[in-house]
Amino acid sequence: MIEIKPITGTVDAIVTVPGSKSYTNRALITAALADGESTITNALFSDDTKYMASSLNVLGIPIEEQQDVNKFIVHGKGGTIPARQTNLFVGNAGTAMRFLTAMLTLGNGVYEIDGVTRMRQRPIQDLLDGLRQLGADVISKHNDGCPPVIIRGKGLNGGLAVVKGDLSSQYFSALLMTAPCAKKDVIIEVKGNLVSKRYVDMTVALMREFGVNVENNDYKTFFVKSGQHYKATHYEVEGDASAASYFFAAAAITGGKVRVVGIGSDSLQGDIHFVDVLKSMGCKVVIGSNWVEVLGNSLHGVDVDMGDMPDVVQTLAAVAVFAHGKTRVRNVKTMRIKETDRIAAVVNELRRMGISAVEYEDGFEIEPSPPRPAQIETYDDHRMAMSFALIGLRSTGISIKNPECVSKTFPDYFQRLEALRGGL
Ligand SMILES: O=C(O)C1=C[C@@H](OP(=O)(O)O)[C@@H](O)[C@H](O)C1
Ligand SMILES: C=C(OP(=O)(O)O)C(=O)O
Repeated sequence: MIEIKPITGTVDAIVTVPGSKSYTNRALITAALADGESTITNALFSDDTKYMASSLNVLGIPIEEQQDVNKFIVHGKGGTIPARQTNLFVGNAGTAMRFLTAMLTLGNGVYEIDGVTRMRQRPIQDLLDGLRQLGADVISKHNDGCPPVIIRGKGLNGGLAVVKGDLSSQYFSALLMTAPCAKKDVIIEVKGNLVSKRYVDMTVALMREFGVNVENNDYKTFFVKSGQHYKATHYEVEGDASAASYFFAAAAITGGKVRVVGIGSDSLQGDIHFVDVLKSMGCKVVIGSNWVEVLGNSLHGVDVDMGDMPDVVQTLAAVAVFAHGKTRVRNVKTMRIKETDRIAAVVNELRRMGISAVEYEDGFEIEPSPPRPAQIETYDDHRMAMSFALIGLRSTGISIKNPECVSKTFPDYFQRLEALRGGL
């Protein structure tokens, strides 16, 4: 357990954050499918990316890890997968589970992918159904629509897959990244509305960097022409916008100033728009080509649709505690199938601090009041730990249980949060 000591005064800091988890794990996949050596710099080294890199290694695609300089060197195998029979374990890394499931349909062997208990509760059936429509042999081992999954690789035919868009964009990113290696063209049709769209934009952009084109028809259909090949390349990962949100929030909560360097105006990461939410609450925001700055101010509550940035909703919950008036978050029911049921977790932990919160199917409403001392449960969810620690910057007696869970995406989070006290 870690107790967060309140900051006296305001924060005034320039910070860097680790590389984006989403881009790092995408780049590892596309580099693995390219032919030859790719380098990925400013990569994130955390549980989620280590599970991805070590899985690829076990599959016979060598990855050198130079953690001291945040660099992966990937020896891609041009769309082939050397291993014939492998059991992989990916912890609770949703991206690793979904992206590897699709990629392994290209192999020629039997592969099983499993994860922690929570991963076994996170749905994957819609992705499996999509892959089957493209000719793959993939099943949920216990027939419950969740991992472990078994993939009997035999190459992917291609064709049309109609896939439900309401649970996770990761299914679409997984299908898209694998699609160029199919025998025929691939058309993916989205059934219903697609959630978390910005992550699919990131996938399409990343694939472009590795030499492959995707046609996006207004998020209704995606078309990937066969015969395209990923080219080995050098890819520099931009800073992680979800990780940056905690430092923007620290500026908002303390009425201070934080500039995050390494992410800027042309970022496609949806979570960078967290600063727009802070702006609508009263903060001042300035954006440069390679940095984003937030200046805190008197805050008021908001009513906001966070469907395009579900990973920063918990950060907003922490900020909302210090605003005047209620905050209502909408359209984030996918939060219920992430590391934990995040809607229930946020509401529980706010109530533990004596703050009134109402739970809705698709979000929550917070009526702020001064938090009372509490030991915060984190439910093994890195974002519960990182967000609720922010409340401790302005209230006494806030402790975070199992703070080690931040290793999923941000291993040295608490050191960097601590560094805010003296500026950086
Ligand atoms: O594609 C990605 O990198 C991600 C997509 C999002 O998941 P959903 O698409 O399941 O909402 C997000 O929550 C996750 O942290 C990373
Ligand atoms: C939801 C998350 O992760 P994933 O789905 O990739 O496990 C997250 O990092 O907040």
